[in-house]
Amino acid sequence: MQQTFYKYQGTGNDFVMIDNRQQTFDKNDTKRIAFLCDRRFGIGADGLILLENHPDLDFKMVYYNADGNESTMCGNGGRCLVAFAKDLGVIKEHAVFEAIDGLHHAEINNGIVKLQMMDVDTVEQYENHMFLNTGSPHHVQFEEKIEDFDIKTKGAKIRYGAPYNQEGTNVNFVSKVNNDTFRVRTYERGVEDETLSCGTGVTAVAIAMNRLKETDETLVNLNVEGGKLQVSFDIDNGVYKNVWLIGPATYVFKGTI
Ligand SMILES: N[C@@H](CCC[C@H](N)C(=O)O)C(=O)O
Repeated sequence: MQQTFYKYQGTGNDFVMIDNRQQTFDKNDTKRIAFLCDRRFGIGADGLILLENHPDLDFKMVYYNADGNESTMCGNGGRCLVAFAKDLGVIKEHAVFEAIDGLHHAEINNGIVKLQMMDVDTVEQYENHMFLNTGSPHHVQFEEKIEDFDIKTKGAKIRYGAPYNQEGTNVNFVSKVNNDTFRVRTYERGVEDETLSCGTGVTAVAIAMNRLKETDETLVNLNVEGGKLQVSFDIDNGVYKNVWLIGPATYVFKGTI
């Protein structure tokens, strides 16, 4: 069967989008999802996202990694899905939708999407890294310099190693630019490589850097390989609330396959 698809990207984290409001997409066909995301044999993307109807909210998000498996929350994917929903006429400037980690509010203006992320009440601090869940699991490691880093090799070692093992984690390497700006490079689980940006990843980095007192700002700039993102939050008794991921989300092309 011919499949209509749309391609979107958010700071270079790219996604195949499918309008599944009629429930025609076979969600169990892991191999086909991986094929659609394949950069040589398919369309090419870091993940595939279904936009589905929701009984009470604007829509529902279903996210798959490039390996074809359904996974946890994707921040950049969520922002791109908001842009897709607007282009389809499902929403105007505001959206409330359900994803695997719960309900998300979002706003879109001039191609910039603000997506509310889940509250974060636990930030695990270790000798040379931090671990937190911002909808997806993130290992955050501070480094002096990351420009010459072999992210794929170093990231895979951490992702598959103890204590993460088979379930794995995403791995973010961070260096400081100034008091409110950090450079981030991310190895993504399920893509099993460096991606140009990771939304839940930069959210984790902004919170971790605040907790480490590397920044005292509550609006943090994150420079990623594919562009610039911002994360803002409030801190209430050690809990990070009202967390927003902010940045561009762009339509690339559409087709059938
Ligand atoms: N690119 C995403 C994260 C997607 C999920 C991740 N690969 C996982 O399986 O944990 C983002 O923008 O947050």
